[in-house]
Amino acid sequence: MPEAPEPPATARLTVLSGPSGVGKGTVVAEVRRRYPDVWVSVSVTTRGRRAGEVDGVHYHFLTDAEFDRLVAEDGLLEWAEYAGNRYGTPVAPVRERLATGAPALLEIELQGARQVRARAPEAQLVFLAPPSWAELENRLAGRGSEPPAVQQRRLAIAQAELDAAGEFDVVVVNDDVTRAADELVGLLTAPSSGRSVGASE
Ligand SMILES: Nc1nc2c(ncn2[C@@H]2O[C@H](COP(=O)(O)OP(=O)(O)O)[C@@H](O)[C@H]2O)c(=O)[nH]1
Ligand SMILES: Nc1ncnc2c1ncn2[C@@H]1O[C@H](COP(=O)(O)OP(=O)(O)O)[C@@H](O)[C@H]1O
Repeated sequence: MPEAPEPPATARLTVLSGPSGVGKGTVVAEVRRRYPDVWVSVSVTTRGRRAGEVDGVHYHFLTDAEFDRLVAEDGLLEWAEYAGNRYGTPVAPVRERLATGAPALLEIELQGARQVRARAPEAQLVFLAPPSWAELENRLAGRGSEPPAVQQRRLAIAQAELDAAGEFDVVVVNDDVTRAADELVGLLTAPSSGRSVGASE
């Protein structure tokens, strides 16, 4: 008699959040550089493209109408408005990735992390924290990608985000990029609780 097929291996969904300027993009880029097999979701956004950003690689850059359509189609695992722009995670690629038994990483802000927690309670929530508030201010200003008024807006949000660190499963301090990237990779591949994301939907 043929054996019953093995159920698909369930993989872990990990969310990385943290205040603007803490180094999320830098740490994720380091993870991808050293571990090309790590799969990172490409978000959709209505924000304008920064110099050096590539459509479809860093984000899928959408118009407001295109974003509205994705929301109406229930095409996003989560979405949020942040500093005047909308950002969201296309759900289909995440489901496809996890169905293969391989881990998936989302780099999203706090409201989105909370939505993932509500919709996929088995997801692992990781908070990337700065070594200090002064260092966060330095990094945001040092990046130079936003005018001072936008930096101030992001710092005000950052204060509230730091207050929410206790909601996360793990806090990783981004003191050193290589060390933080190693810690994140270890978390991605740690055994999951065994339930599949969005299985009930
Ligand atoms: N909820 C949600 N947040 C996202 C998504 N993609 C990016 N973000 C977050 O949106 C915020 C602003 O991103 P961005 O404008 O690229 O600025 P930066 O991360 O500070 O360089 C950051 O906290 C990102 O983590 C997404 O798909 N959903
Ligand atoms: N561990 C670190 N030590 C020093 N500077 C860092 C570190 N991680 C990131 N940075 C710098 O901080 C700035 C913000 O990093 P970025 O990855 O853009 O943050 P985020 O994606 O969280 O907004 C960048 O100029 C980056 O080079």
